[in-house]
Amino acid sequence: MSAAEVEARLGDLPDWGIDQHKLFRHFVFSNFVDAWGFMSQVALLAETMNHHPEWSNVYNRVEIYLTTHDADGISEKDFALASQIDSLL
Ligand SMILES: C[C@H](O)[C@H](O)[C@H]1CNC2=NC(N)=NC(=O)C2=N1
Repeated sequence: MSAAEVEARLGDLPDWGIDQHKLFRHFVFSNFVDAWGFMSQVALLAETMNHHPEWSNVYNRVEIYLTTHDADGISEKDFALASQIDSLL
């Protein structure tokens, strides 16, 4: 996906940006239980879509990076997963 395509698609996902050439969003929850509950839902989604996040969690914070190794960059799959993740909130 070209940089111009990525920019255009980002218009549909206002809470996501690009960091380290990956689709990135940072989430803050009330506590660890809420953060972990969210991550559990994302994990099931990722398995269903066979597309998996690079992510980290510190207490109530979750950082998610999406990229497609097979495409060596951001692909439609990353946007599809990001949009499904947004719909969990
Ligand atoms: C073999 C398997 O289909 C691949 O490794 C899939 C699985 N999940 C993946 N997830 C992500 N984010 N990028 C990939 O390229 C990818 N590839």
